[in-house]
Amino acid sequence: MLQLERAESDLGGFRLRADFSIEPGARVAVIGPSGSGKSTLLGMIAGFVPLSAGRILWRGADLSQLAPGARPVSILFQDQNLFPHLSVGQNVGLGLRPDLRLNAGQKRAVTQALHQVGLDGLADRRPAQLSGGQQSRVALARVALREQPILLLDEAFSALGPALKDEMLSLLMGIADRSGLTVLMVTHDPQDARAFAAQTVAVIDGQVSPPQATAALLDSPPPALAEYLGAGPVRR
Ligand SMILES: Nc1ncnc2c1ncn2[C@@H]1O[C@H](COP(=O)(O)OP(=O)(O)OP(=O)(O)O)[C@@H](O)[C@H]1O
Repeated sequence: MLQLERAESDLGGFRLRADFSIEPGARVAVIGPSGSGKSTLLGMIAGFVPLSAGRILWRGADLSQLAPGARPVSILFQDQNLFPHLSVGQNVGLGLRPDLRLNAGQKRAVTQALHQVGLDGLADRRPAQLSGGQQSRVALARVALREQPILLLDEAFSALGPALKDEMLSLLMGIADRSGLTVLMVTHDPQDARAFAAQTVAVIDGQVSPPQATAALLDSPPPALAEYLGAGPVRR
């Protein structure tokens, strides 16, 4: 279970409050207006945003004081976090060892992860020599390799066209299901939430509501969320 116990962050003028739990293996969408605190919520869980109060627990262990690298978390951002000067294989290998001193078994694991996302034979290319969709697959391969139980997605594929985005999300959710990952996915597109997350948390003005059934929440949203959703999905 991932538990946020009265967790708060204070970012000089902006305060985020979250008090909810998520079952292991659940997929939860995070929706809400721009600036409401969705990325801050993921940052709290990943450890980039310090807590000013409360605790975050995973399977009963308190993560709150752990550095980001010591948390059982992988995070994917929109820019895919690829390093342009490293090869595709090295970019994936970073998921295992930041110093890239991989042993033979780890090198095999990189090859296997690239195979899993359909990038066989491209390990020696640079990211710039790949299409946008292929670059996304490199980031997915790194997540698959890390095998951390919590996966956070911050509009990870929103720069891709709708069809490619759906393909990437399907591939990612397949990986997440096979590994039993607990997924939190920030999205501005309610269709992503409906398609990929049984539950959704709404973030409004720094207040995170507990997870609710996605269809029920989106079919009859509270007024502040209805106002945001009324504009339709924002593609950026
Ligand atoms: N390091 C920081 N210091 C001070 N304020 C910050 C910092 N980071 C974010 N904020 C503020 O916190 C609020 C929430 O930002 P956050 O990025 O979490 O929103 P969001 O819901 O993810 O927005 P978007 O949908 O536009 O990405 C915003 O008002 C933002 O300006």
